Amino acid sequence: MLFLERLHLTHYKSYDSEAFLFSRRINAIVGENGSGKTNLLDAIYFLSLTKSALTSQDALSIRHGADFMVIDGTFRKSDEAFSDSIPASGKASQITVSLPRGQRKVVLQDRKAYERLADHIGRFPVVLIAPDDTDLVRDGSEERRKFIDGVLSQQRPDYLADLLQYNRLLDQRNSLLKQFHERHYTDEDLLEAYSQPLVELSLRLHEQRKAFIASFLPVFQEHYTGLSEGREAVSIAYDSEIVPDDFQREFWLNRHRDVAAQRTTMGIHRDDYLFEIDSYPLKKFGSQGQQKSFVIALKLAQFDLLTREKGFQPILLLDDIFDKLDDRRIAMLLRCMKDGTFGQVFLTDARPERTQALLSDAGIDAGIITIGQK
Ligand SMILES: Nc1ncnc2c1ncn2[C@@H]1O[C@H](COP(=O)(O)OP(=O)(O)OP(=O)(O)O)[C@@H](O)[C@H]1O
Repeated sequence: MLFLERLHLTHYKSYDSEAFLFSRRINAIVGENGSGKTNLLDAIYFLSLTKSALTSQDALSIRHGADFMVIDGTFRKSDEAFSDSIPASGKASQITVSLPRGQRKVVLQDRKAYERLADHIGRFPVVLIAPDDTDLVRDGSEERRKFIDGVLSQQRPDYLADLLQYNRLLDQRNSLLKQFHERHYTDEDLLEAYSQPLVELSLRLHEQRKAFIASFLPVFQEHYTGLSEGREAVSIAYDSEIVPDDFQREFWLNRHRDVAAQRTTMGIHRDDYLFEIDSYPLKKFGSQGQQKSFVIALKLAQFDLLTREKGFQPILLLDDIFDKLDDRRIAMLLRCMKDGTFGQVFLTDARPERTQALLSDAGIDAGIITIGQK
């Protein structure tokens, strides 16, 4: 099992200096609107994935007027199954993320800095379910790529390493194309030297994405059916212009177009994942409720696959579920908390009485953390 035992926030978003001790099972974070409940979930997400779930700009997480922020927490991992009664044993790891304003963030494990932040990803996995967040469905392909890349990266360090290398090479090749365009001259040998590794990585990442969707799809569909009572058929199609046998040739033939466009116009950075409902695009034809169910099913499938891959459950962050979901879906999530399908859970709610009532009716003991009361 994996759980976050304690957390200390310094100058993190709305927090000045605050310490928390958590239950290894269910933690209910309650407090008024704007009191910092989501910020606390995001701090846990940050500690696990070295970035915020809400913004790609790290500096936005530093408290207004402060020069730095620190998130410091202790995860504990052991071979035991989840239980409230067993003593806390197993290996403790203290993770510290510090970010001075205007500088690079540093992540320490037991006070020793990681050489590469990527080495941290996947060691203390989390899954975040924010039912209102249907950007994944409504936004462009980048959001969907980010989601699938995030799932794969927590599962497989080799995938993340390839992806980071791909993004670096892509940036370098794009700068080169820009130079060629500006100078009206193309050094084909140099371009080839940048293109070859990019082609190889494209093919490798393409293969991994294809295999991943094949294994993810049935798990996702099962969750969607459970959430929707199975009235409609949903699917995810991996949409990539890469045809493995032809890709190397096509990529090379495409170089003149790349120089004209001043960027690489073919490759896995253009992939998309098509979300479909009864074979129609979910974005256009799915109701708000169907879109919400789709996103929750994606996250529950992510939770299942991570549990299988790691051999223990990721930490689950549930933002505002009682307010945003209907009774049936809430009951389903409470069942999973009660029967141990979920491990450690952090949930937020602005109404403490509702949280208490729902949890105690479901027979769930929870640690209640009240934010904004001194
Ligand atoms: N960098 C920052 N410095 C100071 N305050 C910040 C910073 N970033 C966000 N905040 C504050 O955090 C508060 C929002 O907190 P959060 O979203 O966690 O609230 P919440 O309790 O989840 O609210 P709700 O119930 O409405 O979802 C806002 O008041 C916002 O101004």
